[in-house]
Amino acid sequence: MSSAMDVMTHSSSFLLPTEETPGKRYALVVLNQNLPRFTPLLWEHAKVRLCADGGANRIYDELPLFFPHEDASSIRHRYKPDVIKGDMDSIRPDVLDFYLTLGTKVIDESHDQDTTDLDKCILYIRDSASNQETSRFQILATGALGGRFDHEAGNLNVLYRYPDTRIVLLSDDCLIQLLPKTHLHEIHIHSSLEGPHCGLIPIGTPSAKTTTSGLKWDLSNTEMRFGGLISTSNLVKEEKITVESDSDLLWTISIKKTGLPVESNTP
Ligand SMILES: Nc1ncnc2c1ncn2[C@@H]1O[C@H](COP(=O)(O)OP(=O)(O)OP(=O)(O)O)[C@@H](O)[C@H]1O
Ligand SMILES: Cc1ncc(C[n+]2csc(CCO)c2C)c(N)n1
Repeated sequence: MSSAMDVMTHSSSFLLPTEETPGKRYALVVLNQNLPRFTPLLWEHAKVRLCADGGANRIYDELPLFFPHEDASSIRHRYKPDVIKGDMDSIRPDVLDFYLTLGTKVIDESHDQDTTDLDKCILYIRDSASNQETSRFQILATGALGGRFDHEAGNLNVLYRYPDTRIVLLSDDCLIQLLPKTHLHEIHIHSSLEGPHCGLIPIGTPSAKTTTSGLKWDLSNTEMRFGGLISTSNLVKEEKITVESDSDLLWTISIKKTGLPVESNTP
């Protein structure tokens, strides 16, 4: 690998019950899809919590279901979003009233029909952080995958619109993030939580040369493009994966059904 480029490290430690690196905080954006089972854990460790429009309905309706032995109303009071932002065509009036009464900041951008609600939330987070914070700060978006393909494509597009912001798209099954071509990438695998299935996908532009280590099917100055080879159904072989490419790539890895903490869901 060349020596001029900086190394960017990646880790899914946010899925661990106690964060290994307490200094690294993140913002959570809840989208309008079924909440992944680890949502309460992410919520508890997040520095700021946003709902993208109809994402607020999910918090209101589905979070109490994670705590069947507790009173739904007390769960709704405990899990109060800091901000609800979007074009407000999906949030229910009763849900909006509930969170307005609790003091949630509501930002109605119904005049903007050219950007998605996730875009609007990313801009809020970027605008409220300093430049230095933005490059270090992670944004986790739940419910970003599985569901309507136009929404999924819009969510992937957000990764490309803000390549200098570390955004992770999450579902119950997998996560996706962008590996910008400006860096060498070191991905630290928590094998109790994630893998072994993974992929490297040149969705924005073809890659003439990608080189990896730590995968079952490593690439060695290999070309990847849609219509030719892309790396799907690959397998993680080592605890550390390295990636270097002349194109921005999507990295995706499966999230394990077992091994994720459920302790935080019990009172
Ligand atoms: N089925 C889905 N798959 C993936 N992401 C979704 C899905 N539904 C919603 N989202 C995400 O959640 C955000 C908020 O959803 P919401 O339903 O409020 O959007 P919307 O703008 O009202 O959608 P539309 O008017 O196109 O139905 C979206 O911007 C998108 O990022
Ligand atoms: C070319 C083009 N295609 C679709 C839309 C519609 N659109 C895109 S984002 C958005 C907001 C969703 O909350 C809406 C309605 C547009 N404006 N321009």
